[in-house]
Amino acid sequence: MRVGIIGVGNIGSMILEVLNDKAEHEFYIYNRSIERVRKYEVFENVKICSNVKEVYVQSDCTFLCVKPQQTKQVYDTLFEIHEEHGVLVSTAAGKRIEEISQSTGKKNVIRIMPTITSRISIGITAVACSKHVDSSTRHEFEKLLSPLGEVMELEEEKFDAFTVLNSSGPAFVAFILESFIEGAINIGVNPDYARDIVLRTFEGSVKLLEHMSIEPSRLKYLVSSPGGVTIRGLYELEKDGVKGAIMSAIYEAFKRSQEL
Ligand SMILES: NC(=O)C1=CN([C@@H]2O[C@H](COP(=O)(O)OP(=O)(O)OC[C@H]3O[C@@H](n4cnc5c(N)ncnc54)[C@H](OP(=O)(O)O)[C@@H]3O)[C@@H](O)[C@H]2O)C=CC1
Ligand SMILES: O=C(O)[C@@H]1CCC=N1
Repeated sequence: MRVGIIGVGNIGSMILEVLNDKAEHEFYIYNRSIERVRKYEVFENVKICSNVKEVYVQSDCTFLCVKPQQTKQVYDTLFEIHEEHGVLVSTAAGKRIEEISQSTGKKNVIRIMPTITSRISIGITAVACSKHVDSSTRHEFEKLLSPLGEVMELEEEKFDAFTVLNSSGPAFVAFILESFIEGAINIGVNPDYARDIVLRTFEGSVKLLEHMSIEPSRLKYLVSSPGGVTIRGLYELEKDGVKGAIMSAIYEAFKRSQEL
């Protein structure tokens, strides 16, 4: 397939590198600053384009991977191209299919919500298609995305909540991991050792929850001895409102996605 990418930052480069794993596609890419794409000059199947139009007219499927606040300029350029070429795929948080379609003048629009963890092919990508995208195009597109991990069709109304959990989620997890590591350093543990133990503890906890098919609250009680070490730590977390803070973070991020 001829795959276009406009905006080759965190998500654009991830899509390019993961879909290019078997070098079975041709890529047409454009980024505002050339520095970000220079490293792809050596790839025979990657053509570095000099504007948005060059990407769009040559691609069967064009991924739009700029920040939501940067979309207007790209939409305006796409609007000036009167012929429709393949499908336009938006990765932007908060941007709805109807708005993308009206602003670009294109009917074949697909909205996806990716996650950075798809870099290692572990992650879910949500997909919503405009009613103009036929089922064989939809099927081909989902096949194209399969190297990213799981591909899931999702109603557009559910995208904001999904964005927070699936796509912002890795940042929230990183924040919690960082807090564990800094807590460990504070009690005298070497930072590298702390990182290893903390990552292993999170990995083991997730795998155990899955293996035993139990809720997180059950795992809490499996570990907490009455009057022991763990419950003292959990008491501090409850007293300091950590659960409420995390719930607020998720709520505020959800509202921000609705605002964009
Ligand atoms: N990061 C993530 O984990 C996730 C991001 N998303 C969505 O993906 C999209 C991209 O995010 P992310 O990759 O993090 O952002 P980045 O800032 O890393 O990448 C955006 C890229 O777009 C380029 N760019 C900006 N304007 C233009 C333009 N007019 N023409 C061509 N290129 C342009 C920028 O170039 P320059 O180098 O000049 O700045 C930059 O390289 C966003 O809409 C975001 O909502 C969705 C899910 C997860
Ligand atoms: O922070 C953001 O707005 C984007 C959407 C989800 C992850 N990154």
